[in-house]
Amino acid sequence: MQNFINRFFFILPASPKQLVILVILFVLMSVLEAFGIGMIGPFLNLASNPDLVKESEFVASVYAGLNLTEASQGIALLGLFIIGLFTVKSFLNWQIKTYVFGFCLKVRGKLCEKLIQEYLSVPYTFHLSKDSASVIQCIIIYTQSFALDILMPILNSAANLMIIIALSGLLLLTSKLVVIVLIFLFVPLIVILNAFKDKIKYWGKRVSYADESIIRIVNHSLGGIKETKVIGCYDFFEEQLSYQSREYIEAGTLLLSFQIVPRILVEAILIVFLVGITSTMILLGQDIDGLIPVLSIFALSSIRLLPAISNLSKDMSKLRSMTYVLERLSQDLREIETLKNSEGLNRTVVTEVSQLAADKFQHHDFNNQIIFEGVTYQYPGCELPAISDVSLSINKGESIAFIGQSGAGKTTLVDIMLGLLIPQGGDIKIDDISIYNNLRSWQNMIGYIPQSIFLMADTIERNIAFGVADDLIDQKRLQQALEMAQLMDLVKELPDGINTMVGERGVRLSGGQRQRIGIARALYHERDILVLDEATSALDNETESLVTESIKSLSGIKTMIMIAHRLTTIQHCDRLYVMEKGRIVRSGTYNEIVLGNIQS
Ligand SMILES: Nc1ncnc2c1ncn2[C@@H]1O[C@H](COP(=O)(O)OP(=O)(O)OP(=O)(O)O)[C@@H](O)[C@H]1O
Repeated sequence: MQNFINRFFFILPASPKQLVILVILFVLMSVLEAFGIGMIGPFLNLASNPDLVKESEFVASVYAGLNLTEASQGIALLGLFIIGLFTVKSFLNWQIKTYVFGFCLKVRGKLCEKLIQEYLSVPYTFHLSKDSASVIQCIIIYTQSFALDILMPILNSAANLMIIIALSGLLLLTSKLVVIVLIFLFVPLIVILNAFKDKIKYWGKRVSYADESIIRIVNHSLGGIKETKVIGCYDFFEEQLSYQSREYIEAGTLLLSFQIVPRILVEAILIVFLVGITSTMILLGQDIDGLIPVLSIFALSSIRLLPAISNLSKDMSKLRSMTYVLERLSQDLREIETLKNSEGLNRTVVTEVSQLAADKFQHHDFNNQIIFEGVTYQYPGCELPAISDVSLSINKGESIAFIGQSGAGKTTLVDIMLGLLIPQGGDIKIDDISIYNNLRSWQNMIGYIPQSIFLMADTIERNIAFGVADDLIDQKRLQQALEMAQLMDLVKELPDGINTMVGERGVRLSGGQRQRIGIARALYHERDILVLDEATSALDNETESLVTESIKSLSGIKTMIMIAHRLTTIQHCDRLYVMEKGRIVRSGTYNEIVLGNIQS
């Protein structure tokens, strides 16, 4: 319980004060509710026996004060008062419910924003150990569950609890018998809810896990649609999906069916009590006249009390079934917090996404050199470092390349350079200032062209200007980037030109065209340093030499750091570094390293 509350407030992207305001509103509602119901008893009593007016001093003084002559006038006035009270209560109820819906949906929106911000700003290593299905599930499904299946039931429970307390108070005033009734109502409920406590959590976990697995299976089958079709492994995915869907149905049905048990039970107990007590009194020959007002108030209150109790218990079991959702959300948020703190322990790494906009155009000047000083990096959970004690320097305007066999550590070194992986040892300095003083600013100087380009299902223009709003896209720069990346011919051929949609992950383009869009993207952003990770590997020979020519023409203007398997593409580089098992084992010019017949 304590865990549940702690996690809830840890995740809640709103001030607890807002919850207090809601609770106060609920108290107001419940008081009005109890007062309204409480008024019905005297009203019915007066209506059936108008002579009572004369018997009560208080009522007589009210009659005198309001100048009422007939008993019926007062009764009608009381009726009007009750109608007014219920109208105000119903309107208030509607307004409060509307506010609660708005509040819950706002919390969902804020939580989505908070999560995407955290997932984007968390150190890259977090994503190396997470699969996208679970991240998508957290952002889309669990935020909705948090708002609608946790926050809403908590607020509804608070409201129902207030109503139960207020109406129980009213019943207690009417008769002590009610205490026995309440015990009758609550004890079996509490016993049942407690007995099934762990089961409910387990079913909830199974439902959430099945949900997550369904997203993962859809991701895998459609994400690799070409392979799925060619290999013909539909059955494999269909079977996996049908297993998870059976899990979902089984656990979900148990969960939903259990949630209505309390309601059924409360109804049964109530009927047994009302009919039972009346029948017993009659059988025992007791005078039940005195009991009728009590029973009628009780029956009336029950109209409201019954749904309040059953909804409260339904919400309680719903909350239990959502324990897993709270665990998952808080687990990710805490992991992100720990990762950020642990990477921040060694150096002040400024990577916050919120700073992105502020820093966007605030490039630090790069005038002289990038220096690597004994850089060492070990992947989490690995025994040996992937990069060991790498030291080198790159002058502004130079082009350098890393070569080496597969697994030598080239991509890891590039990821360190990009600021995605933070080394445990050593430092990288630009003009004698550590890049970790302001990583964002360093990243703003880099254009990156990876081995496989990520394309959005959007237009060529938006894919090149990636991350820039339409009205801020610089058309001149866009044209230059298209020309340098050898994309002009393609764009001219397309009926919609740069507004052509490229399809999901660029499926409507060839591999080479996708790669050139990636190159155009890096060029559009006019960064001082270009990092190319096998950037021309997907191009045919002719296009590769054209693109390489374009890249070469940037020699001396941009500082270029390349990884290449095809050595022809790095002929123009000033220096080559040969990597082996995470270390730089040799360096020199193309002539020295390649033509000197030293194997890469
Ligand atoms: N996320 C990871 N977690 C653990 N180890 C990793 C991870 N990524 C890479 N490695 C390991 O680090 C080492 C260097 O890998 P890296 O990808 O940098 O090599 P590479 O030279 O770029 O290879 P290739 O030319 O095949 O791309 C390899 O032994 C690899 O298994």
